[in-house]
Amino acid sequence: MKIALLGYGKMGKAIEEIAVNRGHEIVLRVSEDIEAYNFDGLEIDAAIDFSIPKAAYKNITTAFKHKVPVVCGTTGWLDDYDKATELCKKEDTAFIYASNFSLGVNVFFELNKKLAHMMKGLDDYAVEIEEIHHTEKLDAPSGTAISLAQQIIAENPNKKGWQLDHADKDEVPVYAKRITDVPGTHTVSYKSKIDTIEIMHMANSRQGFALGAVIAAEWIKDKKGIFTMRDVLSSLF
Ligand SMILES: NC(=O)C1=CN([C@@H]2O[C@H](COP(=O)(O)OP(=O)(O)OC[C@H]3O[C@@H](n4cnc5c(N)ncnc54)[C@H](OP(=O)(O)O)[C@@H]3O)[C@@H](O)[C@H]2O)C=CC1
Ligand SMILES: O=C(O)C1=N[C@H](C(=O)O)C[C@H](O)C1
Repeated sequence: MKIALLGYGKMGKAIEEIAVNRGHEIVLRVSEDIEAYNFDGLEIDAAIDFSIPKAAYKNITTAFKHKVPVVCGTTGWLDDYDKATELCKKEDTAFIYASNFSLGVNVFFELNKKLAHMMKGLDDYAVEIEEIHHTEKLDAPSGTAISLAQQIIAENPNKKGWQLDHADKDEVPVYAKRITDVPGTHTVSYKSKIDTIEIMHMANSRQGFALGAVIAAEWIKDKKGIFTMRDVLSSLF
């Protein structure tokens, strides 16, 4: 497969290593305004965007205009998600956004939904989410923590939203910590006076995110439409 990397930082480089090991070719590396790059004659099978929040929308939609399917892992740009999916449909190409591409976190998402369903009537337990990431991270809370909060809200009619670092009774509090070199740790806790129930996912490196993104690119290559990681991993869940 011929892959374009939109964003060539920590994740772009981790993806390149895995993609090349799986026999793919990187034909474009974008690390500044995408208008500076020429797509002519590249025959890109899929673009993978791990850039920065303020560049993601332009990167993704530029790829769509060249009829290139996009896998996007960049977080912190989702106010423009609906506009991006509309353009994807208009250009008749394909798109997957996931706040987290690792297989482990996608299993963790399924556990979180099940646990939220079991806990929704147990009012003595207060739910909270904690995420820990490296100090270079631009957004807070993490996209993964937002996905976890949205899953809990969807299961529990008493929760109307989430808030960063504090919350009213009808909201899920999300605490964001920044510690040097942490690739990404997410914990969902239910605390009562009697006990605490916790589920946690800790990434030991960026390899899981990168492998999931390459697998998503291989999966989306010849498809059209808007997809999620659940579609890619449908044989598992
Ligand atoms: N969904 C998932 O599974 C995961 C998502 N992420 C997300 O991916 C994103 C990238 O993470 P990470 O690689 O760690 O971050 P980095 O900061 O290491 O990489 C981002 C890169 O994008 C470059 N950049 C700046 N402007 C543009 C532009 N206009 N177009 C393309 N690239 C540009 C930056 O260059 P410069 O430094 O020169 O500004 C930098 O090299 C973040 O949003 C992060 O939250 C991360 C891991 C997993
Ligand atoms: O910025 C990161 O590094 C990560 N970002 C993603 C997020 O915001 O959830 C996924 C992962 O935790 C690493």
